[in-house]
Amino acid sequence: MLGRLNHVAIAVPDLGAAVARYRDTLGASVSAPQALPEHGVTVVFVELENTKTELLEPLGETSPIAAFLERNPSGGIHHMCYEVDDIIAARDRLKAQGVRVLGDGEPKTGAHGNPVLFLHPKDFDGTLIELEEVPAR
Ligand SMILES: CC[C@H](C(=O)O)C(=O)SCCNC(=O)CCNC(=O)[C@H](O)C(C)(C)COP(=O)(O)OP(=O)(O)OC[C@H]1O[C@@H](n2cnc3c(N)ncnc32)[C@H](O)[C@@H]1OP(=O)(O)O
Ligand SMILES: [Co+2]
Repeated sequence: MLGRLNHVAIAVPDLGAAVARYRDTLGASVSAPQALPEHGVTVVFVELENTKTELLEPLGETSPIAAFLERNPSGGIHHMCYEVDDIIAARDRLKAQGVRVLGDGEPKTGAHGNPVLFLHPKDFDGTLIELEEVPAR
């Protein structure tokens, strides 16, 4: 069911400072910040040869990463995103096995313009999982 690792996301308290570390200290290629009000985050992608790192900063009063940053004030790894070729088939298969699909269970449009869903961290070894439907390359 799983395809490539699309990204590893890191929640950060200060996106500008994190961007400077990746761009200037590590010499990485970093995208422009993208505000995603529907998701309550501002994101930046660090482009790597084989995958991406997603840097997340809270946006708005009800950001889903606010509680995470309260527990981890310096930031930390927040989720892994795996690619799937059919997100509805993946969701239905997981739900049938008792996995908790977060939100209302319907995919939203993620930062890459593709449908995404999140799976409860307690169902996957303490790791929040994002599934992203990526068209066949
Ligand atoms: C889609 C745009 C972009 C993209 O890539 O395209 C993004 O990735 S946006 C990313 C931000 N969006 C989300 O994270 C949406 C899904 N997340 C959620 O619905 C919540 O964050 C949720 C339910 C995972 C956690 O909610 P909350 O922080 O309010 O915590 P709870 O008290 O409900 O937590 C219960 C339990 O889980 C542990 N927890 C919480 N977050 C994580 C995490 N990221 N990784 C591992 N574990 C996590 C938390 O510590 C609690 O544990 P407990 O032992 O009960 O104390
Ligand atoms: Co993500």
